Amino acid sequence: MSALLEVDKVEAGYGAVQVLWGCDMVVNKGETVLLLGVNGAGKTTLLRTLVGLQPCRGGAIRLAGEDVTGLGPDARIRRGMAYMSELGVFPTLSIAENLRLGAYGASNAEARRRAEAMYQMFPALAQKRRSAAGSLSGGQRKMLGLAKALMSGAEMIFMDEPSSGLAPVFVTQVIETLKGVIGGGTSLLIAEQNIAFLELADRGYLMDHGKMAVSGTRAELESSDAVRRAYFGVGAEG
Ligand SMILES: Nc1ncnc2c1ncn2[C@@H]1O[C@H](COP(=O)(O)OP(=O)(O)OP(=O)(O)O)[C@@H](O)[C@H]1O
Repeated sequence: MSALLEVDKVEAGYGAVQVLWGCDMVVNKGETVLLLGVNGAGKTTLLRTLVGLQPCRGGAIRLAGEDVTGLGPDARIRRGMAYMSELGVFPTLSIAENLRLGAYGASNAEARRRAEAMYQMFPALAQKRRSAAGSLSGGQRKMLGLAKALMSGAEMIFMDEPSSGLAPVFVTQVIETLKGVIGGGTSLLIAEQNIAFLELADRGYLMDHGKMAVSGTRAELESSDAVRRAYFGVGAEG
């Protein structure tokens, strides 16, 4: 497998406060990687640093072998990164309009082709394509955010807490939707507090106080004492 994203000893913070302490990470082409960590571990800060929304104070970030550490978010997006945050959907615009905005840079014909592919993948959005995004349920709104990120044709998609604010039934819906995206060639880095997302991942990292505490395959994370302690309050003895 070849590396698409390489994160090498990345440091970042806010003012005098350092949040990331030498984070290393790799996402291979077509791989789904889960970034686990409790509230405040530094997941959002890492994702924002990777897409260029937060300055990188040390270390390096490479995309497909190219050093992008000094590039702004616009240049990183042009090189194939997309960031799905909670605020990525415009509630007053229709679903079709939101999708069109996701395909910036593409011709109208190409954007229509991609939108049709999205409606096939997300039938719930197809039924409501003319409705305002604000009329969607929480789970459907996350699907629209994901579809919008996929509309960009990005190779590397960063998702910040797709489960946040959702009732458990919608979390299940988002996980099922993501299963339909995985395997299509896109690389996904999903930052989550919810360990249920581990079932989607090829590999994962556990972040703790701005450092990578554990990294490994899904099976290795599932049997990791550090993950059990962070998530279930038990160690090997528990
Ligand atoms: N704008 C900011 N200014 C100062 N400190 C911040 C800022 N944003 C985040 N932090 C601090 O950085 C640390 C990491 O926060 P971050 O949001 O990256 O963690 P997280 O793992 O994504 O948590 P959450 O799940 O709550 O989003 C926390 O201690 C937080 O208080």
